[in-house]
Amino acid sequence: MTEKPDHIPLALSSLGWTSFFEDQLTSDEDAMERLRIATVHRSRMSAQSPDGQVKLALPVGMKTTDFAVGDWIIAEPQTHMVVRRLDRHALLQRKTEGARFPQLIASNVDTLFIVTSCNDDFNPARLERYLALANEAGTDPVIVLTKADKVAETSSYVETASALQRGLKVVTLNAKIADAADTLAPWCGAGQTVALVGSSGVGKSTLLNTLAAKTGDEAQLTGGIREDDAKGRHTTTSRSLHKIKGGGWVIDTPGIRTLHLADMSEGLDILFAEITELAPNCRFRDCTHAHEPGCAIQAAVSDGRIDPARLERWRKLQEENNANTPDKTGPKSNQTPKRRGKRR
Ligand SMILES: Nc1nc2c(ncn2[C@@H]2O[C@H](COP(=O)(O)OP(=O)(O)OP(=O)(O)O)[C@@H](O)[C@H]2O)c(=O)[nH]1
Ligand SMILES: [Zn+2]
Repeated sequence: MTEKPDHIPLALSSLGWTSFFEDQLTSDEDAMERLRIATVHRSRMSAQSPDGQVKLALPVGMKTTDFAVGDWIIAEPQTHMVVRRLDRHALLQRKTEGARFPQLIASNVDTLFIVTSCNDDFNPARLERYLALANEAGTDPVIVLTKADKVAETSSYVETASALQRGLKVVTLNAKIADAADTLAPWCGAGQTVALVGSSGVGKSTLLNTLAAKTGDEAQLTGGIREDDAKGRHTTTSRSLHKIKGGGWVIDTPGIRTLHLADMSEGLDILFAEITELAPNCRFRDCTHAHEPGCAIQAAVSDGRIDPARLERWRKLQEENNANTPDKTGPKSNQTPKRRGKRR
């Protein structure tokens, strides 16, 4: 039996490879290529290797829909034929209306930048949906408020956003200037992976270009350019993995119109911790927190510890999630082992 290396080469660790992945390899697989999925299309995929991008070959029976940008795989050297996908430490996924399987947004993401702007896009109820998504995936959320240069003061936005979840980090920036990369640097170091989500037009592509320091032909088209596009094409249509200048990796995602909640119970519990942690103090175990005597949550609303608007939003999201979440008994092929709390 060959000994596994006890250190990870720098080129791999700066791509995000950690002992979490290395430990999944059998000794037979030691000679295989370790690659990270960079793009996923209907019939083809590419991956990032320490030496650059490679086109992947898929064996018969393997479908691209089983892979997410950010996944780690092992492949045959030379041919780049995929052998298998390694377990993910985090998976961002969502159910779309009518679809049988969840849509995979991105995997092995350390930090989710939830992007919104200091204008009409700013909407606490929408941000809560994204927070539930991040929490459920096991990814740390950061609220990124763009277009800070367009408003006289940002403090009211920051205050509202910060109150949405305990310990939530919130930053403000102008996505168009290089300073934005400095503001986000704490989450963008070598080996770190971030993903950008948010509505269309909030500045995700702009931020991506700033983080990756892309200009000219390399740059992602942004809304400013889209406005001239007579065909009305959507700016960002696919997702891919991009190198952050002097740091880790960023995955952009198309603008999400509506994020429906399904399979996000744990994500909601974390998001609304100040409410859910009171429930065990209610007199009745099956308290609905609506009208029962001895309800700890209603008591907290009465004495001002819980915002009634927030309780209402929690109720709505819970109902939506329950309605969209089938019984827990069915098979769940894309499930990630749940790891709560800090990973490193
Ligand atoms: N002043 C200012 N303008 C910004 C900022 N961020 C983005 N913009 C502008 O807002 C418009 C939309 O930005 P995009 O980067 O295309 O938005 P997006 O989120 O990528 O949109 P989709 O690709 O449709 O999902 C562009 O005209 C940007 O130049 C900012 O922080 N300040
Ligand atoms: Zn109660």
